[in-house]
Amino acid sequence: MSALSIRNLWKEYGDQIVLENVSIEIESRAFVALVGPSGCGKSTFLRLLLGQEGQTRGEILLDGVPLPREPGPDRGVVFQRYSVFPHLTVLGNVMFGKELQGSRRAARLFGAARHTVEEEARAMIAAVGLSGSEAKYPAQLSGGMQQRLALAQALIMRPKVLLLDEPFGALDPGIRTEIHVLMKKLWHEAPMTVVMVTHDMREAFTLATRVVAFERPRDRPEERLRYGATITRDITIWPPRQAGQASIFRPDRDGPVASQGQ
Ligand SMILES: Nc1ncnc2c1ncn2[C@@H]1O[C@H](COP(=O)(O)OP(=O)(O)OP(=O)(O)O)[C@@H](O)[C@H]1O
Repeated sequence: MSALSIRNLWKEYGDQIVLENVSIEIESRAFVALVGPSGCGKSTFLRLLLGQEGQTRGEILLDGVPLPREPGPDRGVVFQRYSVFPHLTVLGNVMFGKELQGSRRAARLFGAARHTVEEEARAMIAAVGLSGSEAKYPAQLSGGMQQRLALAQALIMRPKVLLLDEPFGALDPGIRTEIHVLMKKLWHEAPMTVVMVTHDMREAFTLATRVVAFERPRDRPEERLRYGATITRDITIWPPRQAGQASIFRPDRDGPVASQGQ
């Protein structure tokens, strides 16, 4: 399970109210796209889900349990840039989280444990289409490949929730389309809930099961500090998309791989 309950969430920075009374129930395995004007608090909301920052008021529950106010392996994250470690190879990047988990002090594994993690990492690298690049460093990869690597690095930890902050925003349109197909395949296959911030409505409607809009209902300059953004639209995609299931309405080109006969 990986259901999120966000109840009466507020976030303030000093005198500035950024998020105001946000409540939303996100069902397990949903893919939620967050859209809204620049500066309305979408990334702040994601940081609260990640546990990187604490809310001022309200609660966030994952499967009914309050989220710890620190990042943990149950939440993965991919940013637009700089999600991967530049000084580690592709293989090193994908193994790192597991190494840290297995050996907190040295961040290195040995013997059979290392072998198992390496096998798992190689499979994950293949799953995101990066086979053959295991020994390369991020600077030797294209932007699209770096984002594939960032996805592999997050997914090897088997997060219940994957948080994406404009992960494909810097990619060229052709590469973006390719990575959308990959993203949807990964979402179909991994038992996770996805929350993605995007500025691209087309991307939102291509990938998501729900498109949620954040907005400041009152946005006159003198009101900006005193009132925050909240959810103003919540659109369920039709025909419905369900993780792990092909669309019953029409062939979905981005549906589960098995349904495409591949
Ligand atoms: N650490 C911080 N300290 C003070 N104010 C902050 C902090 N982080 C964000 N803010 C403010 O919170 C507001 C929301 O910022 P946020 O980055 O969450 O918006 P956003 O919707 O993600 O914007 P964009 O779409 O441009 O990325 C902004 O006014 C920003 O200046």
